Amino acid sequence: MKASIIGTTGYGGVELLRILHQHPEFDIHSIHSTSSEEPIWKEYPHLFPVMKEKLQPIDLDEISAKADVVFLATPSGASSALAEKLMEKDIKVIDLSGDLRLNPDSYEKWYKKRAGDPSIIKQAVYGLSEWNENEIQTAQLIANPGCYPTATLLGLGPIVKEGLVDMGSIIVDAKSGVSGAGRGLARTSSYAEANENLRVYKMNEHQHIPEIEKQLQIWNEDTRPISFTTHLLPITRGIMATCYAQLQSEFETKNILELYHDTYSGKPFVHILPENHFPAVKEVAASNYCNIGLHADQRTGRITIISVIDNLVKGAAGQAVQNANIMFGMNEDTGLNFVPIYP
Ligand SMILES: NC(=O)C1=CN([C@@H]2O[C@H](COP(=O)(O)OP(=O)(O)OC[C@H]3O[C@@H](n4cnc5c(N)ncnc54)[C@H](OP(=O)(O)O)[C@@H]3O)[C@@H](O)[C@H]2O)C=CC1
Ligand SMILES: CC(=O)N[C@@H](CCC(=O)OP(=O)(O)O)C(=O)O
Repeated sequence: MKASIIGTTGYGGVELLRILHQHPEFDIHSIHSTSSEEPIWKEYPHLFPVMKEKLQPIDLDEISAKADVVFLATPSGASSALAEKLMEKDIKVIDLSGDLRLNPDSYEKWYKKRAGDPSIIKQAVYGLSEWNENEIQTAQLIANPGCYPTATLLGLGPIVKEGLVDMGSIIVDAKSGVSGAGRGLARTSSYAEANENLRVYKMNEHQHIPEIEKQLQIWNEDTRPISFTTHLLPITRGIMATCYAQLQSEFETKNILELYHDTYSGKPFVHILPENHFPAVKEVAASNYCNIGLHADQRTGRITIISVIDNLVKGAAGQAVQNANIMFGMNEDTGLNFVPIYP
């Protein structure tokens, strides 16, 4: 199967290269850039031993004539127009950006950008692999979930769907490493400002809030607005979403753990940790894992759920390849069965 990547020089793009390079079924057919026609290793010297291919301009006719699937690792605002043209060509497309995840009004409100063609947005299937497998199997266009929503929704899904918590009480305290902001230069993610620091950003206006609420609403019609606060961590990769909610009645941790085990049984990448064990971001680094630990506090009646992922893998390129596997009828873990790197 032939895969093309647009936005290859970004962090999502280079992670797609790493994963697809060792994938047994997908070949990297072509790699595309708006800014370079150099060999990719000049942008990323660690690829010199394995990749001599040159970056190519984005010619959608040529790409769609040869590729079976196109990954858009492009910024929000750029993806929807590319997806629209590729959909005319009857090709499978997986978009890593936020362009296709929300309805147009919500997108314009939260992203402060013009939305793409509503009919294309409507066709996009939300690629939360563990929850939407049936729709993904038959999809032509995938809106790959955001990094924070992936960690948060995998963590909250079982209790929200089962109606175990007061839907007006959900609070998510989320933290990301700096690679989540992409490769471009920004003062807040520069070494001197991010290192040995911890800061809140986009207070109550983060663009992933409506994406999370949209999926919670699908699971539970009593969904109310959530409190969601993002922090920039001085690490390269990793997201931790710490989710709090008020339980509707008295539940013991072990019963809720059983629910999580049942929900994610047969799902190779979601790991529910034993009672009194809580995940750390390094335990999923460079893997497609989402590790979850939780505790029901008998004193407050609240549950705390900790969910960690690697933002570039399960939060972006890894989940995108997992979705491609599902779309092409392969096992979802094909080419993704690598363990985390540690330390
Ligand atoms: N970083 C992360 O952890 C995650 C990122 N995402 C999303 O994935 C996408 C890629 O993110 P990331 O790789 O981090 O971002 P980067 O900024 O690192 O890379 C994006 C790449 O897109 C290309 N690009 C820029 N403008 C345009 C344009 N107008 N048309 C086509 N291509 C363009 C650039 O490559 P070139 O100059 O070669 O064209 C650039 O290198 C984004 O939408 C992001 O929001 C989603 C989940 C997690
Ligand atoms: C650390 C950091 O800055 N992370 C970015 C993640 C952005 C992203 O992934 O953008 P989409 O909206 O296209 O999903 C942020 O919080 O905005």
